[in-house]
Amino acid sequence: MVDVTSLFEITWTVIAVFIGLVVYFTWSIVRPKYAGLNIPPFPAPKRFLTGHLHLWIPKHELDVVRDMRAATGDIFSLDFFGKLMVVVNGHENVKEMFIKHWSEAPNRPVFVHQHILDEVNCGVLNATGENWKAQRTATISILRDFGMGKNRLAEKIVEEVGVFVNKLKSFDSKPVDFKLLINVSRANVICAMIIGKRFDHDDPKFSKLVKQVHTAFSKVILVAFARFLPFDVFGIKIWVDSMFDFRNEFALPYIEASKKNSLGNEPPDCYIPAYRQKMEQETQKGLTKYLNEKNLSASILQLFLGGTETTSTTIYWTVLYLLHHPEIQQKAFKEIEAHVGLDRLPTLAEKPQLCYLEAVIRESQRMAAVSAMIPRIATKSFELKGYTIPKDTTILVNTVTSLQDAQTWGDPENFRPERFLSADGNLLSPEEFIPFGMGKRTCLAENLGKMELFLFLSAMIQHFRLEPEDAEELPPLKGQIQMVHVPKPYKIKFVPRLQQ
Ligand code: HEM
Repeated sequence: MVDVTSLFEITWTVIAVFIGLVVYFTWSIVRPKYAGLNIPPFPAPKRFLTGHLHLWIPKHELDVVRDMRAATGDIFSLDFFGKLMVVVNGHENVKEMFIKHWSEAPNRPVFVHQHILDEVNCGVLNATGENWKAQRTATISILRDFGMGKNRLAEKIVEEVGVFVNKLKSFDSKPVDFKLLINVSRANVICAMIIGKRFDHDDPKFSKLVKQVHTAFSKVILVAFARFLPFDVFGIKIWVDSMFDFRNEFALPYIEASKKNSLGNEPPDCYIPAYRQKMEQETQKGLTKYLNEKNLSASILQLFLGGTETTSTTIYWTVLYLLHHPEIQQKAFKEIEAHVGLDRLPTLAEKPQLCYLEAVIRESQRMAAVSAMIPRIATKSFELKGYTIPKDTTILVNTVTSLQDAQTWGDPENFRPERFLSADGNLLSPEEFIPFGMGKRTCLAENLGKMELFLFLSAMIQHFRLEPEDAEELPPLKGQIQMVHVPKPYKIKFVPRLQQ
């Protein structure tokens, strides 16, 4: 006969051992590894397991960081499930992170989607060490050959701007949200650069691709958690699939197609053959193992992502500021009218004369802080302003504090383009103005980004009065942090100036 008492005891022993193991493994994962080190202070006590998660979730992230800085100081720590994150504020500290401590924290953290795509240490944005150097050198040299910041690429952009302006005209002054439209136009500029062709705005496959990439940007953080949940609660699995689609239906086919064309001695006219040419040259010289198809495919997606969303979000912000400041819009228009006229699109040749417009763009970049928080991961322990930053710490460098601290800007909350102009009307570039980052890992396409902002915005202001949907209730200037800092979606009327 079975001894009921011992069966009962065995069952409870097994359950107790199981619970003990679960607790042990959970604790070994979430146990703070920084105990006893002189890390920067916490802004508030942390909770068991979740640490400071409760402080982060309910509010606007930039407000949370601002309040924590006020309470704790420029450099503070946060704990998320035992993992340490350090937030660095204030321009001197930002500079120290990007310049002095460059070698201790040169890389961005690895996001889960890189594992899903099998793209850890792949492509110029995510690569590390020698691989990153090879990808960055190759990409900058290719962009330079295409005339980034010069006429060759500029002509393609002006062509795209023309299509964009006609699309805006077709809305007939009705209120529209133009975010997808500007994304498609911007994506076309990147396509011209990567594959040497543009797509029609009405091409359903291309619009879907751009929409997917845009959604990817807004959901990338959620991906980390939600892909493990049953069902597709946040639409994440669709997103993950769409990233695979991008690679399988866009990047890889164009790489394959490019292989059918002999590289010859002619200078290539777009990124894929240019990269392949460099690959071959380097292989022949036995120089590097880093230029390969895996890195090329990853870089294509990253240039598409990095190149589309940052620029179009900056344009979206600038238009929003101009809605709030019609007098500034009018002044920029008058400058364009005087130097370009109204019967042709502005070109790069006029950029040096349109200083006020340039100051408007800079002021928008300053206030919008599109790349608000730049992440890094410490590859070794180091000291920052007397604090220990342990190896593997995630560091958030808060560039908003460079762009908006009152000590530098006086009245940072006011939209005042004049702050970027000297008394004799020349453009100013204060050291703290770092919308493209700072140091060795700064934006590699800064010139292209600036060129696009100028060409798109000058054409929009030249052709249209930008008017709110409801003059009594302007869209809010408060943004939200996704992969970049974005305004809430809004609608606007593009009223053609030439009809007046
Ligand atoms: C207004 C437009 C743009 C802004 C504000 C912007 C901003 C930035 C910032 C802040 C960084 C990160 C710097 C860091 O981590 O320290 C970055 C990196 C990068 N950007 Fe841009 N960017 C813009 C346009 C573009 C365009 C048009 C492209 C591509 C065609 C591009 C491609 C990249 C790439 C590939 C990196 C990674 C560089 C590396 O890791 O070495 N960006 N950008």
